[in-house]
Amino acid sequence: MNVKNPTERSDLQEDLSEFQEIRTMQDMTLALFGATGDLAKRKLYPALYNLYLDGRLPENISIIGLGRTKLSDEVFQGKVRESLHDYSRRNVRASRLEDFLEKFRYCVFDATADDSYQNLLEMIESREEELGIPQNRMFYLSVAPGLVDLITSNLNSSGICKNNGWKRLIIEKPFGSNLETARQLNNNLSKTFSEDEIYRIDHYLGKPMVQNLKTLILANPVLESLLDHNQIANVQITASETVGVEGRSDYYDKSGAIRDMVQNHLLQVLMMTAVYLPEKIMDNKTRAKKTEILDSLRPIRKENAYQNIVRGQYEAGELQDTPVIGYREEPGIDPASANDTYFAARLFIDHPSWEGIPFYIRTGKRMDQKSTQILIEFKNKITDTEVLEGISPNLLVLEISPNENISMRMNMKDPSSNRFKPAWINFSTNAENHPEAYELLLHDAMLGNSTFFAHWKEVELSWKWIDPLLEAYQQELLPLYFYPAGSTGPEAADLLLEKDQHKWW
Ligand SMILES: NC(=O)C1=CN([C@@H]2O[C@H](COP(=O)(O)OP(=O)(O)OC[C@H]3O[C@@H](n4cnc5c(N)ncnc54)[C@H](OP(=O)(O)O)[C@@H]3O)[C@@H](O)[C@H]2O)C=CC1
Ligand SMILES: O=C1O[C@H](COP(=O)(O)O)[C@@H](O)[C@H](O)[C@H]1O
Repeated sequence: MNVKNPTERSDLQEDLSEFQEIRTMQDMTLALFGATGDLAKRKLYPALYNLYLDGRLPENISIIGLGRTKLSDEVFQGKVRESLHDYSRRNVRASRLEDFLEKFRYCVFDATADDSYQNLLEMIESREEELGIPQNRMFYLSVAPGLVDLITSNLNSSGICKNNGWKRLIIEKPFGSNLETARQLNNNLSKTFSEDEIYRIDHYLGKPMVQNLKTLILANPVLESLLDHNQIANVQITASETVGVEGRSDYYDKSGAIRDMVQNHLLQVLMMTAVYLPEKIMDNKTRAKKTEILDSLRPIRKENAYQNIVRGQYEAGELQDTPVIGYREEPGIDPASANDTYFAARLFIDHPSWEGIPFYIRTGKRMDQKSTQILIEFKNKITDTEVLEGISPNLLVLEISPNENISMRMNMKDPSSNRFKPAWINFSTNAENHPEAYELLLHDAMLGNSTFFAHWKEVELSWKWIDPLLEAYQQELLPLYFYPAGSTGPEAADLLLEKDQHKWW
């Protein structure tokens, strides 16, 4: 395991082809369901605009916004313009704006009304003819999950999906609320779209550091040599947030951290980490490798969940010297809610690459800081701490957001005290003007590259792993620990690691 086989690097290089595959951008229609919604406004229009500025949109693209709200094309274009002013990472350039907005049209659309689909078909066809674009059709469902089945089955029966070009479906989270509902949803979608036509968005897979893990290792052989299974003590994946429920109480109080962050984002980051960080890279493609990792994730039975899982909820506290209310006081939240806003777990991957190495994952709202990172703690083999006073384990930290950083913690001798002290080496890039996750993902979907989208197998396996925990919740087999807003989470989460003689860093 720790002896490098010289063919491994070339395997990795060869494997990179899936990232570099030359695909040509084709002219298309993008039908955006939920065009008057929050996600479209905050993320999707700015992403399309930045792709446009970078020359990464198709030469000819017809973008049709859909929603029940009655808007003219001009008013809709005005809303898109407003969203760019409010949310684009780059300044809006007056000289390019009109050309960009001209790509947009609006179609009043009620998902429950049959004639809406006929109107949409007419608009798609008339724009295809006007712009001379082939019948390549991409459908982005930025709507409540309850509308997804209805819209996709109507796309089929109305003839919109009986086109001569390709068709693709982009679908937002949540993908089901447990294994059974996820399977039902997938069965229904598969009546209209094949697996390779479905792009399940997980925006953590669009974060540049997550996307670049593989190339990072390839570009830095030193990292590859560090990441030796025999040297790693544990891996910690953290996604902590300072925000609370932010006006999404209806959704969040039913979903909790486990469905909102763990089933999708944290397990995706865990798969990406486990796939790319060990020295032994398996010889199939990213999504197949990820499935292999998830399939090897040791199940946690509901009866034993309390030994490996900590769930928490924030109480009133202070964030950056400002008092904040507790979860149960948030508008729209049940004052007796037992929902989790924090989740931590101790996991094992029963795969030769990770045997015996614990993975600790955690996520929480109203924590002391916003930080998403992967941390690798190396084994400390030094026993003579008298001579090497003050030493502590080496750490490698890959910060995903808000900054993109790689840092290493080493031990340096302080001549004045003659003790060792930790010293950090930081390599950072200025993440300020980097493409956002939605830009990268939209671009990939337009190119037909699904590497950074969740495959059905991944979604299914993740729910399979989560389901017993949901049962443990329902049967009250897992206590709910409280933590003050602005803290690092419940104390119980520290104890989770203490039993392995580890700690959160
Ligand atoms: N907002 C966010 O930050 C995130 C959102 N998501 C997911 O994205 C999706 C959209 O979320 P978000 O934008 O916040 O939701 P919003 O509630 O803000 O928007 C919902 C959209 O759906 C449209 N809509 C509602 N009912 C109908 C109907 N019967 N027929 C046609 N259109 C309808 C609304 O338009 P109108 O009222 O005009 O009909 C609106 O454009 C959800 O699946 C959510 O889980 C995922 C991650 C983050
Ligand atoms: O999907 C979601 O992610 C955000 C956190 O995303 P980040 O990119 O800011 O780390 C989270 O706040 C939200 O509850 C969840 O639905």
